[in-house]
Amino acid sequence: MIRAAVTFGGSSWWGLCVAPTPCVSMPEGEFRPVAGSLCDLRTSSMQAPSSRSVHLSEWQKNYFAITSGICTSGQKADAYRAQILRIQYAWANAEISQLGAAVLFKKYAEKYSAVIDSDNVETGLNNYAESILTLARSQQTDSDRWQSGLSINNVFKMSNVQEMMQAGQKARESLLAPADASVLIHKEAAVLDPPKFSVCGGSGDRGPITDSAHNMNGTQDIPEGTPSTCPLNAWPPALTNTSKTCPTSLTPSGELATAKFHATPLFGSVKKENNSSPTANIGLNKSSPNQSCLPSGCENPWAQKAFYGSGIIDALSTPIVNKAFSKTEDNGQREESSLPAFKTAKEQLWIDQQKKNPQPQRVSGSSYGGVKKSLGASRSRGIFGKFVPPVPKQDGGEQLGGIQCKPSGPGPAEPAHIADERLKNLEPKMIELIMNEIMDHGPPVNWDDIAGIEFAKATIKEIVVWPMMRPDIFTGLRGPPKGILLFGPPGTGKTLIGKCIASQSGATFFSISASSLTSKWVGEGEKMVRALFAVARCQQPAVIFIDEIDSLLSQRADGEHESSRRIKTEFLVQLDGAATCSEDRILVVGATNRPQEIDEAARRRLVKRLYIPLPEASARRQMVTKLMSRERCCLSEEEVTLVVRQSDGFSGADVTQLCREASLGPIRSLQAADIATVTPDQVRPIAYIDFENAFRTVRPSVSPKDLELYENWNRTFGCGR
Ligand SMILES: Nc1ncnc2c1ncn2[C@@H]1O[C@H](COP(=O)(O)OP(=O)(O)OP(=O)(O)O)[C@@H](O)[C@H]1O
Ligand SMILES: [Mg+2]
Repeated sequence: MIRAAVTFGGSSWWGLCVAPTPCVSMPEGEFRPVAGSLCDLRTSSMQAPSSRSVHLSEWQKNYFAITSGICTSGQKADAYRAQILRIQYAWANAEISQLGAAVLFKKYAEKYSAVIDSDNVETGLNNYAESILTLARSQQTDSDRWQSGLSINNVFKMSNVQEMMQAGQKARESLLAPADASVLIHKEAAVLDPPKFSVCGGSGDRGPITDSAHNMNGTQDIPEGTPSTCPLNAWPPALTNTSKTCPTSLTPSGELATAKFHATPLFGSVKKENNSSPTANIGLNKSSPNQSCLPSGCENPWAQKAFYGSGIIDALSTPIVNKAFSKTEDNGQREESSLPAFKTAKEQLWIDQQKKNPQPQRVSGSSYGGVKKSLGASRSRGIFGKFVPPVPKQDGGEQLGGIQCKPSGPGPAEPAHIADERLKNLEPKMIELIMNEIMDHGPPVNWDDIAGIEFAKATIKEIVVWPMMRPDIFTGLRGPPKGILLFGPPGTGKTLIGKCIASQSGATFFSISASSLTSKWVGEGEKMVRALFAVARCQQPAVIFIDEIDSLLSQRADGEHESSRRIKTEFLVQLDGAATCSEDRILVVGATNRPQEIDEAARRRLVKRLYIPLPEASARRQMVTKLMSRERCCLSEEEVTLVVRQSDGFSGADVTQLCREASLGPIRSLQAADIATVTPDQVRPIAYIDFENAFRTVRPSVSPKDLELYENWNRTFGCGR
């Protein structure tokens, strides 16, 4: 155990002799050291003046601080460092011999480094990079010989450098020639990226360098004014030097390999090098080649502090770098292994973890080990998993739990929590159904795809599409109606118009069959209606298209089922809400071929009631021409006119069916045996005879009696002319 604290000259320093070094207790609080101890060195190398007393109390204090459990690693390191300084001081004042100083220095340097290099969380400091830096800064203030931790050794830890070193090594091995890795590096870099700056050296087995920027000594010339960075053993560099050659390592043959380091300062001016110079760009940041990987100001503690504080050190000292570096060391290819390999606590932790659980390396865009937070990107979409917006997302729309919430009204997007509020009382299952099944995902439909019905199309454009496009113009009395009813015979294009509204208005389109509301969700129909309108409010502008709306809004009767009545009531309530709230841009479009069955209350709310009649001759011609244009057809104009005339009373769906039937004529004229072998070119074109045959099987689906009914209802309730 140590037993001595000795005062040399005017200043006192204390020494710790660790067991088993014995010390002899002296009278009056003094300790007499015995051979092998600090005291022994003291007494053997120099005669301690009797006047110099041992300050027992100080020693006790320090000794207790170090040996007691309450002393932190940092305090221990401080104590050891103070000890080292005292040894230096004593030797400088010739109070102890050089030999004694060397022995003591070695002993306390080992203790000191044992503390700061230890990976043990409790006994070491290496887990606390910040503490190390603090110590390093303290050291700097105590000694001018303080050196930045960011030396050439660290430069070689950088991933870019390592990659290129390894590339050079591989190429060197494959060529079986003693090529210089740095030369290969230069070549690679010259191909990959226009070189701006160079950091080279450290190679102990340099081959001949023919580049003009390299001299015959294997060193790279550095433009004047370029600051240099040297390894520890070359410290202190002459800071005023414009070019410095720093010894880095010994070659296998024992020659001293030298390299000049050209580092552009991260802090301060950035010096550009002539691009013609064959130098390698192995800077820290490839995207910013004007910046070097080495801060030339690393000799400056403040710059170093800024450098470490900037987080760049994390990027520099990735575990991948260290791994590659140690591999190189293992191969004995690089002499840098003789230099102390600094590892940050993160690196050490990563290495330890890799040892325990080897995992494939993942290079993160930021510092390794950090968990990249994504705002719900990795989260399961849950009930909203299948949702795909049917219309292009509008600017300002917000994603809300899988529901795309559009801004309501011309103002900015509504906050997400408001939309949340709207949906919070709804059953997720219903929202999912609405998003997946009711929201229309069909192909877009143009106005030109709808033949005829010019008045209905013009009216719809006026009251639906334009107000959706320009809500700022269609305000007040010009405000669009909230409900439209398309009525007419079956197959006249009512659903087609609904799809066209969806495509052309840019609104979210919800298409639901009223019969499915009443039959599919028995007992839950009104909840479904509520959910439908709530989701639509989140998706404004929205069009709710309700086909067969008569089955939903049929007139109330005594024998009516309770659930049907509730659905109807809920729908009327929602429709009223949409109608009264001028901010909401929700349009309900109902379609029916039984308008007479619609409840009068609902009829009133569907203010614009448009008759979609059977197609006129011109519309039928348009349909036939368009459908036949996609097929091989040899119909003359006269024959088309005949077809149009014969198809009077046909609905649009009937005309389509007629054309389908006629198109099968050429196939039917083939022999059954030929079907398997005939090529498409050998099938004859569609002729008028095929239409004649088709007329025998395709009949109009709308009877004149039904037509009269529609005409009457249109005259009574319709909005057409
Ligand atoms: N005006 C039209 N222009 C072009 N094609 C039409 C037209 N009307 C009907 N069709 C054709 O008929 C098919 C059926 O039309 P749609 O479903 O729109 O009729 P509908 O009026 O909704 O019938 P229902 O009242 O029975 O629901 C369409 O897919 C289309 O091929
Ligand atoms: Mg329809």
